[in-house]
Amino acid sequence: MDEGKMDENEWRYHGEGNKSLVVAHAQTSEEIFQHLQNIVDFGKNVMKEFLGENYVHCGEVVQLPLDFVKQLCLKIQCERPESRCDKDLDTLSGYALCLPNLARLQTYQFAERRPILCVEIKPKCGFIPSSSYVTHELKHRVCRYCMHQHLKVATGKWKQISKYCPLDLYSGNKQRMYFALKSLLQEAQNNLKIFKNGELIYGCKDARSPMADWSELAHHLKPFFFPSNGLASGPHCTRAVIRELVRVITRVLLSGSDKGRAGALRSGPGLRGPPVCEASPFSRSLRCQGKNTPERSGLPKGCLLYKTLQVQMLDLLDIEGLYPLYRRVERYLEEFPEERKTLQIDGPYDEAFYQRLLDLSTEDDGTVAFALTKVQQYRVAMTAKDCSIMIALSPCLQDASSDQRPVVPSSRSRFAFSVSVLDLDLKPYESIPHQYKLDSKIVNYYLKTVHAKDATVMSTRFKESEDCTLVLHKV
Ligand SMILES: O=P(O)(O)O[C@@H]1[C@@H](OP(=O)(O)O)[C@H](OP(=O)(O)O)[C@H](O)[C@H](OP(=O)(O)O)[C@H]1OP(=O)(O)O
Ligand SMILES: Nc1ncnc2c1ncn2[C@@H]1O[C@H](COP(=O)(O)OP(=O)(O)OP(=O)(O)O)[C@@H](O)[C@H]1O
Repeated sequence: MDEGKMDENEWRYHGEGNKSLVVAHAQTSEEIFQHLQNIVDFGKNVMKEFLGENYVHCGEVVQLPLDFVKQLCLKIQCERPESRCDKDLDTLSGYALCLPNLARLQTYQFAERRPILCVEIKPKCGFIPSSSYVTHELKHRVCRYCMHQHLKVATGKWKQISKYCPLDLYSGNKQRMYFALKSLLQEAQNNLKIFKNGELIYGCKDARSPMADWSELAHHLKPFFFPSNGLASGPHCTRAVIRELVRVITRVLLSGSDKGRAGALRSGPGLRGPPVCEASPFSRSLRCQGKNTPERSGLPKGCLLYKTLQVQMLDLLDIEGLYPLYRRVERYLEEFPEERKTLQIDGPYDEAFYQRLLDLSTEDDGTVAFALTKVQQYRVAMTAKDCSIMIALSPCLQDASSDQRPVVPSSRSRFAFSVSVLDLDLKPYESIPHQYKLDSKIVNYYLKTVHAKDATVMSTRFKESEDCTLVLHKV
């Protein structure tokens, strides 16, 4: 074992079974500080560049008294969801990341006295890979989210399949976006949360305690959307309030002129996958009605969804094309472990790191440099596929027209709003083998269950139509 880890003060009790006593090595304070500083630098030097100044809040590393951290951990322990309690909080280093509260308006510096609504969406991956390294043709037709749903339900992560498909949300087509948002409201999973004045009023705190009562949600939202009229309660009112919410969120998601350099990532038409996912109930119903597939992405270029999608598309080769390149880097590091630092695997995430991400070439010249660039791009893309968007809305006074804050109208009120991204820490290099295995597990499960079933239905239908044609010929 590493000599540097032979200090008993850096080890602590972890747990025990019948035969084993488990102790764990704590990272040194210095390592934790560096890890947190890397998160801040990655936000500043990479994500702010790609997504734009106003959407990204990097925060700062702060040092806290250990007593305060310990007391805080004790205080909040009972509120933590059971499923997350296997993770210990770091009470040893004294370092923490201090971020603004993104459930509040980020455009207004003064303490907000007005009520605030915040909608958090984790949109996930919004495109279908077109990479020629993909081995299952199905991956060119059905998106990862929709396939993954089946595995998640089978393993008990969620109770039922969601109708949400990220491609609908990222389509820029209002009808598809409404459908996506309504589907999130029906089955929020970990993709949607709604907070009122910082308190969770809708969405899952824990997989085991989903909250999904639309009439209760409408009760919370009514004063925001119908402030002065006595709209009757009941299903009609609930529908009206939900409709307003969905419209406002769609408008906010399509808004924005914030500059960012995601344009530098625009991929050629050949690299784009199909605009719809075959598993989305929206596109299925269009197909049943014999309608054409909807238009390709109409997202305005300034909006956060567009920029996030561009960053996600840094995953040019798909995990199937990327994994052999990861292995190439691994082999190199096995031979020259000291090079890990030069290759900037664990940072620093500086301007030079950012610049290398802009090289979108897919011509493999067999070098470690090429493999490394693709690996780093993949990590950044994965981060963008797992981040969340926070939309904070606060009702405007009817006469508050003079200030410059962005405002979104609903039919009976107006809201000042801000949009931010969270969870922007770069995915670790070490997670790539896991991604590779998970990808094949997701696809194989889908092929084995859903796709096989669909194929049976299709072939039955095909036989029926053949029989039908034969009968017609006879006549
Ligand atoms: O792999 P996925 O798509 O399931 O994403 C994981 C998320 O699951 P989801 O599909 O959103 O329910 C997963 O979400 P939960 O913690 O399950 O809510 C994490 O965000 C995970 O990231 P990390 O490993 O904690 O950094 C995510 O892992 P990464 O793949 O982003 O590393
Ligand atoms: N700056 C913030 N302001 C307000 N809420 C926040 C902020 N940061 C995080 N949260 C809340 O805490 C939740 C968890 O945060 P975050 O997603 O960053 O954690 P994580 O461990 O990286 O999660 P994941 O499992 O998705 O990787 C978010 O979904 C959000 O509701």
